[in-house]
Parts: sequence; C-alpha cells; structure tokens
Amino acid sequence: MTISTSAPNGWLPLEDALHNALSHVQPVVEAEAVMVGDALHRVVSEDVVACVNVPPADNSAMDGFALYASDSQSALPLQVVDTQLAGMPLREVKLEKGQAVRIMTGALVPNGADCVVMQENTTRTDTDVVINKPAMPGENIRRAGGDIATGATVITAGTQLTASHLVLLASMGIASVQVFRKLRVGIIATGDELKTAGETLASGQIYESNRTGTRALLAAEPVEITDFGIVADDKTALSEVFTNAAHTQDLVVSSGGVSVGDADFVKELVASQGDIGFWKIAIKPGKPFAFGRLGNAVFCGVPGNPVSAFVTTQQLVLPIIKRMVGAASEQVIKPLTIKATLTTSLRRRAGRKEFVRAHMQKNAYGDYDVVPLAKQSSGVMTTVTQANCYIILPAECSEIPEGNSVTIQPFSLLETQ
Ligand SMILES: Nc1nc2c(c(=O)[nH]1)N[C@H]1C(S)=C(S)[C@@H](COP(=O)(O)OP(=O)(O)OC[C@H]3O[C@@H](n4cnc5c(N)ncnc54)[C@H](O)[C@@H]3O)O[C@H]1N2
Ligand code: MOO
Repeated sequence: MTISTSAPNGWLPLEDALHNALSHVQPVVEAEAVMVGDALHRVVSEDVVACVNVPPADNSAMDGFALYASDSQSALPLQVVDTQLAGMPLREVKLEKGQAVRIMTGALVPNGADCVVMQENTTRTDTDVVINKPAMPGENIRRAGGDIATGATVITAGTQLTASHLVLLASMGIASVQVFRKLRVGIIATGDELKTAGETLASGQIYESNRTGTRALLAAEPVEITDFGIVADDKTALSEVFTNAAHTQDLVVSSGGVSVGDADFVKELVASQGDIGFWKIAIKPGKPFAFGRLGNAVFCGVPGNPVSAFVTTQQLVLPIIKRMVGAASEQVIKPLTIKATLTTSLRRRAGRKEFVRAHMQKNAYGDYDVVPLAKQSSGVMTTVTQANCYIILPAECSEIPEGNSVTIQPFSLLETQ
C-alpha cells in the first residue's frame, strides 16, 4: 500500500495523506440493536423510517379555546360547552357554530373546531367566552404528522446519532435502533522513559500522557478501547504487543517511536507484520505520523511528542475512525474553519502546513481577531490548553503581516466532530 509523494523531501501533504488513508480503510459492517437511550454517538446502519405520525393527531399548541375561526370575527359571546385536557380521548360530538371548547396545550382538537385562540386573547364569563382577536383557520393547531409523517425517512444510514436524534426516535415510540458495532481500538504508548501516574520517576523518566489524550479525544466516538499499556523500546516486547493488538483490534493507535532515532522501532515492526503506507506528513506538529496495516488491523502511529500526538489524533486519527465506524462521507472530514484577523505578525519556516495554537476573540465588528500563543514547541501542552483555536498556515507561507486574514479552526467546532 505504499503511498508516495512527488515532494522532494518525501513529506505527504496532509490532504493527500488523509485522502489516501481514508481510501485504504473499510467501515465495519456488522450491526446490532441498541436501546435508544444507549445509542448516543452510535452510527445507524440502516435508514430509520417513521412508523407513526408525530404528533399522532391534531392537537392544540396553546391553552385557550377551540372554535370555528369564522366565529372569532365578531365579539359575540361563544358558549363554552366542554373542556379538553391533554391525554383525554376525543369526544364523538361535533362542535357547533357559536360554541367553543376550553382546551389545553397538547389536548386533541374537538371535531369541527378549526382554530385555537390563546386565552390571553379572550374574556371569560361563567358560561361564555368572548374572542378579542380574530383568528385564522388552523391557528394554534399542530397537525397530525406535522413533525414526522408516517413513511418518511427521518434518519439516514451513516448518521452518527446526537441528542436530538435520540429525542426524535423516542418521539416515535422507537425503543431500539440498528447501529454498526463499536470499533475495537487498541492504544499503546511506546518508550523506555515512560511511567504511569503514581509511580516515582527516576532520572530520565517522564509521565506518560498520550494514552490519556487519545482516550479523551475518542470519547464521543463509538469505540471500544483496549489499553495495551506502556511498552518499552524493545523489539521483542513491541512485536509481541503488536501481534496481540493486530489479532484483536480493528485499529491500533500507538504513540512514539516513529521518528529516526536508534530506539524508534515502530515503523520497522509494523512493516514486518503488515505494511507502512506513509510515515512523513508535511504538517507541524506531527510530521512523523505513520499509517499502514498491522496484520488485518489498520495502524496509526502518532508521534511521541504530546502536542504532535494530540494534533495528529484530531486531524488524522479521528477522520479515519469516522470512516471506520460507518459515518457518512460528509461527516468524516468537516471543513470546520472560519476566517479571522491576525493581530500580530507571524514569521516561521515554510515547508509544513502548521497548526498554530492561538487565541481568538470577537472584535467590535462582530468578527474574530486571533493572536498566536508564544510557545509552539511540540512538547508544550500548556499552550494547547490556553488556546481556543488553531491558526492553519499553508505549507508555503513563511510570513504573515499583522491585519491579514487567516484561516482558523476553533476548538469548539473540533469537539463536535
Ligand atoms: N533527527 C530527527 N529527529 C527527530 C525528527 C526528525 O525528523 N529527525 N522528528 C522530530 C519530530 S517532528 C517529532 S514529533 C519527534 C517524534 O518522535 P517519535 O515519534 O519517535 O517519538 P519519541 O522519540 O518516542 O518521543 C518524542 C518525545 O515525546 C515524548 N513521549 C513519547 N511518548 C510519550 C507519551 N506517551 N507521553 C508523554 N510523552 C511522550 C518522549 O519522551 C520524547 O520527548 O521526533 C523528533 N525527532
Ligand atoms: O512534528 Mo514534530 O511533531 O514537529 O514535533
């Protein structure tokens, strides 16, 4: 599956890397029924067709009086003949001209009535009601099937369910929904220097943090994560864990060991157990990102530097996961960018598309201003937490004067991916 580029440095543009990776992964096909209450973030495997009308019958949108709209044109009192509460069945009798029925929001509209006048526009006596504001036929009546009509396709296959979809399903009385099975994702951290929280650090050691980031970034995806822990930079140990992961997972995400150091064995081992499609991308941070196959599993090797791991998980691993969980194409890569004005000039070395940690805020005109944060090293996580967006700089760009318009990716939009 070698995916090459004509770029002299061998770095694949991000768009090409993503396009190629997505064309080499297959969505899961197995589906299962899950209770609607448990289906948040799952991807529906078949169209959901309405089996009922919502609402099931004409009902009132207001507390007030049901009547003939033609009777509302004069200020003559109408005789109040009945009360209709939500939940009451409809009476057989038909409303006559000159009559009205006291009605509550959600109650069925009596036979004959063609409008509901809200009570604020009426004057009530013991037996009668006077309509103070003429009404149009149909006013304040919610028609049967007005929201959902029987037979309509309300959710299409490939939709990743949000809270509003669950409400819609529940409103049709649907208890369970067919969704693709969860994707099995194995996560691995590689590195002799890595320790887990709670352990004491010896000289040269650091706390491992990338698996925490991966888990959190994948929290809103239909994945079942298996944590293979921290594996030392040891070919035998790594090979054993990779073999195990390859046999049990759909996707393996490992961090670290993908660069050119003496202990960077990941690419070599993946190549021996599968295939490396590409491993150098023209983005900053995140250049040494490896994509390929590990046995039958898809493999993503994110760089060890925490910010590089974070950014490549957002920009590459998440779209790959979206494709693998069966999400429809338009949900896989969203163009979640807007324009903002750079409030300070920016200089850098051209060559890689860069995701610059930055802070955006609304200006007096209602547009956005954006300022890059000072520390952009791949090891500095604090500026990811201080930032609320990335400025996305094209690979060829080296200097941007203050006041120029730049493309930004707000974190709030990324979170809904
Ligand atoms: N000669 C070159 N050296 C490097 C290059 C290069 O092109 N030529 N690329 C640099 C870039 S860019 C990156 S990014 C890193 C990526 O290297 P690796 O993926 O091999 O990662 P490691 O060397 O294993 O670790 C890098 C860095 O991150 C720390 N780390 C690793 N894993 C974790 C973890 N799970 N939690 C927290 N921190 C982690 C590790 O201790 C290192 O400090 O390579 C550059 N070098
Ligand atoms: O790409 Mo590395 O991720 O620049 O630090």
